[in-house]
Amino acid sequence: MALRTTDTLPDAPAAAPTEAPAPLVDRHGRVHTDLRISLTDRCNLRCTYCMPAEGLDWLPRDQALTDAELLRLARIAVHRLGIRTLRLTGGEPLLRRGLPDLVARLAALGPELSLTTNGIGLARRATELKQAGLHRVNVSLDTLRPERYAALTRRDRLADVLAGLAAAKDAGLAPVKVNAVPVRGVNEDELVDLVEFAVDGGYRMRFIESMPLDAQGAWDRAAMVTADEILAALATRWTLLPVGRHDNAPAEEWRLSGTDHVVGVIASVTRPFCGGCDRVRLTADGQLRNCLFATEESDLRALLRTGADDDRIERAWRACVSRKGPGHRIGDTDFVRPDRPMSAIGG
Ligand SMILES: Nc1nc2c(ncn2[C@@H]2O[C@H](COP(=O)(O)OP(=O)(O)OP(=O)(O)O)[C@@H](O)[C@H]2O)c(=O)[nH]1
Ligand SMILES: C[S@@+](CC[C@H](N)C(=O)[O-])C[C@H]1O[C@@H](n2cnc3c(N)ncnc32)[C@H](O)[C@@H]1O
Ligand code: SF4
Ligand code: SF4
Repeated sequence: MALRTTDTLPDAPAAAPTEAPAPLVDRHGRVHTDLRISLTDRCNLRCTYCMPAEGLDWLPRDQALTDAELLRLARIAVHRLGIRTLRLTGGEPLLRRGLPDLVARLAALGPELSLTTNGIGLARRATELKQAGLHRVNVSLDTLRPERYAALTRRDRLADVLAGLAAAKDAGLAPVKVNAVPVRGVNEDELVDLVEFAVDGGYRMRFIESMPLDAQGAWDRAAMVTADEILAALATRWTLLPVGRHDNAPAEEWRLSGTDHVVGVIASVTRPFCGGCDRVRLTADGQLRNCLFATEESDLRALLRTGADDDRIERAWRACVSRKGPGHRIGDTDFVRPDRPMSAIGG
């Protein structure tokens, strides 16, 4: 497989260790097995609950991790820290140049590998990504109405997303999940329609409570549609049978009675799931974050670029996770928003 010219570091020379790594554990006893990697902070949409119309000051290219740097950190995570699942996100991860090569080399490390995307451009890349070793995708889609989609994302691209979803399913990237953030007065009247769309298309629908992580700082709790409201809306059409939560996943699931279809709700605000958190995050510029809402980061890029060996990076990683707090404090009087918005953290 052709490598990018920037890939000068040996990225995966070490064989997988024969002994299981020591768990990546925090001071609350939570073991971390899931790494979310932001591939870029850039995006080709401008979702109103995420960023302003004019976009953001994107990271200069030289500050982003190269593929080789990213692969080295992923190898340390999988071989030395017990990470078992990798999720590629952003910004919009499909904008990362050379993505299929990167996916192939991450997949070769052996974790479950998934991608969260807005779906633009997925139609022409789904098969290639599947062949490279990607296991599954989650696609964001907040509305099925073209005009509403154009207003909400500030881009007229609904048809591309629908084509991307279909292509992902055809490519065997299973299960294909659909993520929607309901916002009061914007798309909250479409919850049943979205589930019906997912049932018809063979996708798995999930609804997400909006979080105070938009770049504009305009999040308004009153505009957030709560899990209770989401479930009440769906209950007008289906009987919902509780399934629970898989492992430590953010989504709590319900089965639609009389069907095999499952709907998920990610209720970060009204039903926080921090007690079982198994996640750690790497930003596109190589900062390790022990929480979505962390207010401090560990600079792994600096270690990479000053010649640190794997032992040193492993120690920094473990120290960062060990300092993790019990959970977010949304709603508390002392809640502090992180400096980075969701799109620059890797949602
Ligand atoms: N509060 C909180 N929200 C999260 C966390 N991880 C993901 N989310 C939110 O959940 C939503 C969906 O995330 P996805 O990228 O689809 O990932 P996921 O739900 O973990 O994916 P699956 O592995 O398919 O269950 C996004 O809005 C995320 O920001 C987390 O650790 N904490
Ligand atoms: C930040 S995006 C990055 C990946 C890709 N651009 C996408 O939209 O799927 C990841 C997820 O975060 C969600 N998201 C963005 N801003 C959010 C917010 N303020 N609150 C809750 N979820 C948010 C999006 O809907 C999406 O499902
Ligand atoms: S939610 Fe995803 S697609 Fe929408 S602006 Fe944010 S990063 Fe882009
Ligand atoms: S808010 Fe932080 S502690 Fe809570 S689930 Fe998300 S990443 Fe984990």
